[in-house]
Amino acid sequence: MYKLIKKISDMEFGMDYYQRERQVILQLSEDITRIHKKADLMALLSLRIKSYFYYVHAIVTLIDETENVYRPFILDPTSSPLRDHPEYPTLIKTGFDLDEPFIQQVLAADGPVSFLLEEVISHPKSPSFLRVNYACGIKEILMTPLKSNGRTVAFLHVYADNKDSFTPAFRSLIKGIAPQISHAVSNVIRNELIVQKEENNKILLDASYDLSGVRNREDLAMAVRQSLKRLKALKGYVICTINDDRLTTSTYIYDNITMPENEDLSEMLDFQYLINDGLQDRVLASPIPIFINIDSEIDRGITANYICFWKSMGFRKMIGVALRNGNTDLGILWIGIDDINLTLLKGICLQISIAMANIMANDALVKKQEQQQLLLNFCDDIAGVRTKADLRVAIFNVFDKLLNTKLAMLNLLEDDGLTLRHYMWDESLFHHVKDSFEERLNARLDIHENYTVRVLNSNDAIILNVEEELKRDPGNPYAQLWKEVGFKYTYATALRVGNTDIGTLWVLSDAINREFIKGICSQISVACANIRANERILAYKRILETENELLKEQMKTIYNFEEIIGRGDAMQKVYGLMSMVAESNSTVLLTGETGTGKELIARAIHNASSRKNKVMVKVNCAALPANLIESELFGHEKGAFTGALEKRIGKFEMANNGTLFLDEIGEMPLDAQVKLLRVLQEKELERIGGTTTIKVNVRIIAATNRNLATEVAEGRFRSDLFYRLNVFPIHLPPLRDRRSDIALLAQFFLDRYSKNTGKNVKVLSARVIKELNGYSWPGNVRELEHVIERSVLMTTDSVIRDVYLPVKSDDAVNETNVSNRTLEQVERAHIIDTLKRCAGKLAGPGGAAEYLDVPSTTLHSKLKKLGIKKSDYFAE
Ligand SMILES: Nc1ncnc2c1ncn2[C@@H]1O[C@H](COP(=O)(O)OP(=O)(O)OP(=O)(O)O)[C@@H](O)[C@H]1O
Repeated sequence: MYKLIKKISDMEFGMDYYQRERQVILQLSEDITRIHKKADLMALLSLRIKSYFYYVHAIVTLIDETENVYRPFILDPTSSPLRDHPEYPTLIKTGFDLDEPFIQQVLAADGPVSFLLEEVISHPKSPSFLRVNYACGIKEILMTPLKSNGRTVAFLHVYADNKDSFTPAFRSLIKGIAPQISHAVSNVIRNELIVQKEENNKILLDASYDLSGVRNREDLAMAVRQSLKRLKALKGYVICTINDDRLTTSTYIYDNITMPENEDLSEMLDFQYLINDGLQDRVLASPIPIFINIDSEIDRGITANYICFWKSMGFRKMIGVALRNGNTDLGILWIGIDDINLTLLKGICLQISIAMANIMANDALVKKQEQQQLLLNFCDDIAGVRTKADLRVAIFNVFDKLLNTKLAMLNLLEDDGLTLRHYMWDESLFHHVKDSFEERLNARLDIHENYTVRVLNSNDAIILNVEEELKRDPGNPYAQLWKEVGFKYTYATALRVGNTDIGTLWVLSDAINREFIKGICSQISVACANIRANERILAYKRILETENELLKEQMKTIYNFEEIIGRGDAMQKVYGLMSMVAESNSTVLLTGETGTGKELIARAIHNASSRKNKVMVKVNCAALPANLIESELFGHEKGAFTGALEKRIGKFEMANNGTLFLDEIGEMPLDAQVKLLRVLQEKELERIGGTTTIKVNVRIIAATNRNLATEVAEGRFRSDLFYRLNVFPIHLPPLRDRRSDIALLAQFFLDRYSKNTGKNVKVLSARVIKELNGYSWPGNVRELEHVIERSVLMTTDSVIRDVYLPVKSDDAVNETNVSNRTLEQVERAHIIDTLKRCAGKLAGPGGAAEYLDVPSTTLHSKLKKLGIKKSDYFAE
């Protein structure tokens, strides 16, 4: 073909001319049919045909029937005089109207048709490229319709810079090769489509490869970014997911490479957006991606902060695509991008949806497993629950592990079946709304309260949307409180064991997991029922104990009166004082060494008083731990302190209208002394944890073996209390100061114990009486009583001939011997001696430990260490 360099226009007409023309057309046609690429077609127009005829440039435009326009398809930028024209970039992208007269003339022509530009550019509807060509020096245009199957599909434009450039020979050539050019255009288009398809397939394949391997959100974020980048320069993307409430969305992943961490972004990540915001709902409802102009949306009134965030990121246009897995909406992909291949985007979104659904399913599975484990642990915890405190620990433990879910209230149905008591709650929820919460706490809660009715009437739990509840009933104090606390939902359920309602449970949450909480609630129900049963048993036990104590007190009162032995002056003096004070209500202070009969005298005074038909209640102030003394004296309300499971009546109340015997008053801790003094002064008390004052009419008899005046002087006893107790002091003489009573008392105890043991022991020998009189009796009457008791037990005769007295005081360790003994021997002898003097009493008041000034446990271990046996101190 290149052999035919000679221009056809130069050829002469004649047989030879037509033959040559046919040859040229045939050759060109043959070559054109092999064209598949744009570049080859371009070369044909800009080089090949030009080698036969002169023209400036030639292009092909393609008809787009859907838009009824034709657009540039093959250009000739090397020879085009338009390439530097400012309108050139726009022209090559423009679609020119097919309905205007210029192109209509072309369409109507059967072959090439030429126009002088100066004649057509003036027409207002003429396409703009004519005017621009003219401006660039083009004078004439030859337009040839390119047809396929009888329909014009494209146009060949040939431009010349002289009038009458298009000779009949050129026109004839163009007309001859027009079908082949048309064919080549089709081939190019088909080829381009194939190439494009291959590229698209590669993009989809790559995306599929990237996305199919992801196992978690982080990987998904990277893979999505990678896949979207293959489509076009990507500015950023966000995928939001639809929350369990199906009403809101939250950010799931985002392009953390192009979108920098800042406050706006953090806010967007934390926020939950209503789906029905006029934008998200539009995207989710659309089967195809939706293009969004951010400014227009803002003008339209879409104010969600995510759109403002994108704007701040510099995005002007966005594309929103619904991500779906089957029929389930998963979320929305937002891409900051101007233009995109929608088919490809849809393909990639499909892959993203599958990957996202897999990750979400996996996350849900892991979460479910975690929750099952949590539930199992909770079951274990609950199984060990015995008290309210245990239950509280178990419940708080499990709620701590549930994000955004808190125990608002656990109410238990009272025995009346009509009211509920607030049993347990999470105080931390109500710190900032203390007043409203306390108001609710103090309000009587009965089963007819609106929400309680709903809960108790429902077989299943109910979930309340706090906002909606407030809208429905703005004045409802519970809805107001929930709102103030700041959670979105309230989950409420009845606690039941079998078919019996035992209470209600209220949980506040932002994301309720119904199944999980249901599991927890059934466990709580059983635990509450067990604890209540336990508490009831404890309460009954307590009542029985109290009744038992009262009965014991009464028994003591009945059996002990008038059993006082003693005829000597010292005791006569005591009797005189007793008869003076007995009938009054005056406080009596009994002093005297241990075992001198203080309690005996106290009972005698009580029995001789007008209160004798009421009880005398005894409190041993030395035997009570300091922290319990108050509750023992004044009682407590239920729940006043840890362990106060039930209300308890104090000894003061118990002794109302009777007598309270405060034994060992000298041992009372100072802070309890203050409280005792207040009650003595005001004659009224408050139970611990109580709010009401209780009037009491109690006569006080106090006793001590200490010298209270010295105790006051040394700061161990309050002087004001001392003066209040020391109204009528009676001092009981030690036995060594009333030796005349020893024989009497000994006989009295002999009679008592021989009767008790069923022995017929009647008399004490003269030697025994002498021995008893000669002993110093550091343990006083109690010591004498024990000596006789022991002697009765050990005697086989009717006469007691031997008494087992401790070593006499004047038998003290021989000084000369001491110096010859080891330290251990001295210690052993001293302990034995002391034990003898205390009649073998080890611990407690008057016991050897007290005299030796060591704790009784220490004394025990010393006995063991030194090998001291009972026979060592009882034998002599
Ligand atoms: N005068 C008495 N007549 C008969 N029994 C007496 C007499 N004095 C004391 N007792 C008896 O001695 C024992 C000790 O008496 P009581 O408990 O009253 O003494 P106390 O001074 O209260 O002792 P403590 O200071 O150790 O509490 C009791 O069994 C009591 O019955």
